[in-house]
Amino acid sequence: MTASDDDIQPTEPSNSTTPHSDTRLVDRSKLSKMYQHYVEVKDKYPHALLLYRVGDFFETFFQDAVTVSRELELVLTSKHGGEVGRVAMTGVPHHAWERYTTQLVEKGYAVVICDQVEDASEAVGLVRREVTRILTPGTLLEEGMLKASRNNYLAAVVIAANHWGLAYADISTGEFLTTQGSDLEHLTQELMRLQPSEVLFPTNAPDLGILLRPGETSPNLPQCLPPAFCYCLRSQSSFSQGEARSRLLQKYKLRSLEGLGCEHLPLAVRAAGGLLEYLEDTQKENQVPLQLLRSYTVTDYLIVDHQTRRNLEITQTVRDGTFHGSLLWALDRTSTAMGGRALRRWLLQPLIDIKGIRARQDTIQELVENTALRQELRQLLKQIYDLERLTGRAGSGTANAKDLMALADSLSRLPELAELVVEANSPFLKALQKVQPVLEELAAKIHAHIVEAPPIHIKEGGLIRAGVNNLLDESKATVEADQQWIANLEVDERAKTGIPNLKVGFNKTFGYYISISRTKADQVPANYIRKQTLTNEERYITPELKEREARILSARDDLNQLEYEIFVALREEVGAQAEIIRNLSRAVAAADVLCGLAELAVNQGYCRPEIVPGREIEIVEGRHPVVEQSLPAGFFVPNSTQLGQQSTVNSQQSTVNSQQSIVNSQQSTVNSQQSTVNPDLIILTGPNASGKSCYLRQVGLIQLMAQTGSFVPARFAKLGVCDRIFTRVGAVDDLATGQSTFMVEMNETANILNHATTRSLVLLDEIGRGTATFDGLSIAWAVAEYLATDIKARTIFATHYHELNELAGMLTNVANYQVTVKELPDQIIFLHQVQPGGADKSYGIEAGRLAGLPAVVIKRAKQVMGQIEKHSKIAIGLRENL
Ligand SMILES: Nc1ncnc2c1ncn2[C@@H]1O[C@H](COP(=O)(O)OP(=O)(O)OP(=O)(O)O)[C@@H](O)[C@H]1O
Repeated sequence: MTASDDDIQPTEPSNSTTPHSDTRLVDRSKLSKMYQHYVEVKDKYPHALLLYRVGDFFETFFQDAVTVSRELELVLTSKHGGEVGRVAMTGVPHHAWERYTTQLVEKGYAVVICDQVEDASEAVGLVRREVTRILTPGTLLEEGMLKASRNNYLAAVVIAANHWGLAYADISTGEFLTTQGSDLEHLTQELMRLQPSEVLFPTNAPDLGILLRPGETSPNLPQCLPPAFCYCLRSQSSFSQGEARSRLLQKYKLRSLEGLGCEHLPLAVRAAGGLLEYLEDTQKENQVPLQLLRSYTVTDYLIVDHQTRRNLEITQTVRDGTFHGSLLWALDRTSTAMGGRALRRWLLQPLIDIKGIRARQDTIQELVENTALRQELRQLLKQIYDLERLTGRAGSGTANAKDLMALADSLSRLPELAELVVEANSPFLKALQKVQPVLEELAAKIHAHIVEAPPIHIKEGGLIRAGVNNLLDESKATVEADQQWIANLEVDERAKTGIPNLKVGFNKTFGYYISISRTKADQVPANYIRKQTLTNEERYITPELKEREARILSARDDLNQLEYEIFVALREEVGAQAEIIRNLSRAVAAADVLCGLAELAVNQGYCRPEIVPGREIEIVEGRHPVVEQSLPAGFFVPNSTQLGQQSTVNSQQSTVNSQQSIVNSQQSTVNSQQSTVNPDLIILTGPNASGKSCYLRQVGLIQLMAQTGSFVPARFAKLGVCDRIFTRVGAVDDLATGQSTFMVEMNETANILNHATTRSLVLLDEIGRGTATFDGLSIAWAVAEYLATDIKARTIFATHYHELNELAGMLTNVANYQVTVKELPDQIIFLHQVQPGGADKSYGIEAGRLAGLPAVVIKRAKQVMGQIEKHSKIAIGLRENL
């Protein structure tokens, strides 16, 4: 909805000088004709801002004027609206409507464009105006309004008790998917992954059509829908099973939804049908070409919850939310916008299907090994524009001639691409080997029809080449002849009249005229008709000149119309091939991603990880992909990781073992070093800033990259496929929900313990720090123990609680590792090396001393520490109680 409806209290103007600012309260019979029409249109779109074309401006009136002026910081003024008096008004120049509309849509408003659809000069009475475009955050097509590097998703959600359906589409690229599930937490996570610009939600609330802007709440929205998005409340009928199903069948001309994989997914069907209905409702003019609907299952992919995505800094950094410093930043070597978007999608939705992962790896490997192919491919890809979106604009009738030329240029590169990969063996390159002849023909046709550098406007002529249409050529020849006659007129008339400075000119008001300086006015021939007198010149017309002019102007209008029709027909031909073009675009995007990853692998020295069905995580000399790129070459210290027992040790055995095992932490360290099986849980200790967090994230990122199909920053890696990656990193107050640091930490930990499985990777950084030391330590201990024995998830647990090192003495699948430092008399050197064993010192007191805490405080702290250590043999105590 527009805030306009809610924010502005409906009050009649207190006196005649206060402009009217509410269409609901104004006496419509006293409005002048144009305003009456405005109000009629506004009634149809009460929840959108209406931009109404008046001459060279798009104007908004009444409540919309107030909202637009506030949101865009434009002057709120008023206009005479008829007998009612003045009406609130704000306007923007018509040529800048996209810029202003973008800002409004970004702020979560829907905008309706009501344009003039006839030439004002030809209009009899009121100029005819029609709604030509409805823009909502999730239905943008305009190039300037979209970010090239990311998809713009419109989502639709259906919830039935604990079950849900979710459909989403990017109408600019045609992608259209649907799914359903039975855990509402998965729905929240899917929405967080997609970051949709707009979410449709069916309700029987009275204010249907309302668009809730990010952060606006409504009792009609269930808790599982994150408040960060725009929600559009829709009627339930279009989301009903019957209506949704028949809409889908009709759209795809099918008899059953079996082929789309959703015949037996009623909630997925309802969501997809509701989404389609919304598009039909809002995109009347522009028939959006959507690809075939695809069904998927959330659990078919590696589940990375929002928290983990944030902590691992996949698309933006935690600290300042920037792209620079994120994983995507470090990995993106794509050459096309389509490839950039695909890489983002892949990183946000890694695979669990080993075959799928290996297919991507095979392609990267081929490109790593074949340098010439890789380089040439990258060069060629750089010449391919955003085919997905260009096709979308062609199909929806919003493309201009430049768009079609860009599309044709790109399509004509495809045969070269096919030629280049003709001998390739890997699946993603083979997909480029065949270009359907229809695409080559289409490119050739566009090139043959449209001039080399066409103008942006498509209704003002100058688009179509000679030789395309006989009528066009003939009319052009006539116009040119007439123009030539006018061009010659100056020379001829000068000769005839003997007036050397006689000129032929043109202006919008009078058309063509003959200009003569006033001093020569007495030499003007009798057939000249005086039209205008200026300070120094007189302007004349002649009947012949006016006749030619009329011919030129009317022929030019016809010509422009004919050119426009030829262009539109051509655009429709492109739209008709949308599906073929987009299928190939998807293949180009995938090849681009893999080519970029191959380039990265070569430049950064990545290895191909061996992906196995087991649980092992074996990384030799792994590096953090982002930190490594931020440091000078050779500065990053690689570290290895071994996790995930391969032996058949079951929990009973491990408990028995733990009872027999040696108790103190030093001995247990020795124990874990001698062990041949990999631990499930690593307790990682080390001083502040030694590199614990970095190591933790490094393992998570390597696993995630591997399941994306990428090579990884390591000398060697053998990785079992994970079902989920969990992280609990840092401690930040969640001010937005009013939760304390500790509660946030506990919520996240609870989520992990409730959802992790033996195939999950759990990365915990500091648990229990937000409360009293002993409470914190006790919780940390119990959590670690539970993960190691009950869940047996592969876990790295970074902590400053050295007491946790004792766990390794109790449980055989726990090992201690530490990040080492070198202690010099008055400084600590960070070696950043992860080695077996538990750190027995935090250097916290050391750090305090270096920071200048008074000597007595340091001394006393050491005494306290000594006392605490005496009482910290937790393992002994626990065992005695058993
Ligand atoms: N393996 C490494 N090689 C080189 N530099 C590293 C390495 N690991 C970490 N660093 C550097 O050390 C800094 C501190 O690392 P990190 O934040 O991981 O420490 P920490 O042990 O988690 O600290 P704290 O306990 O205070 O959270 C990083 O910003 C990074 O620049």
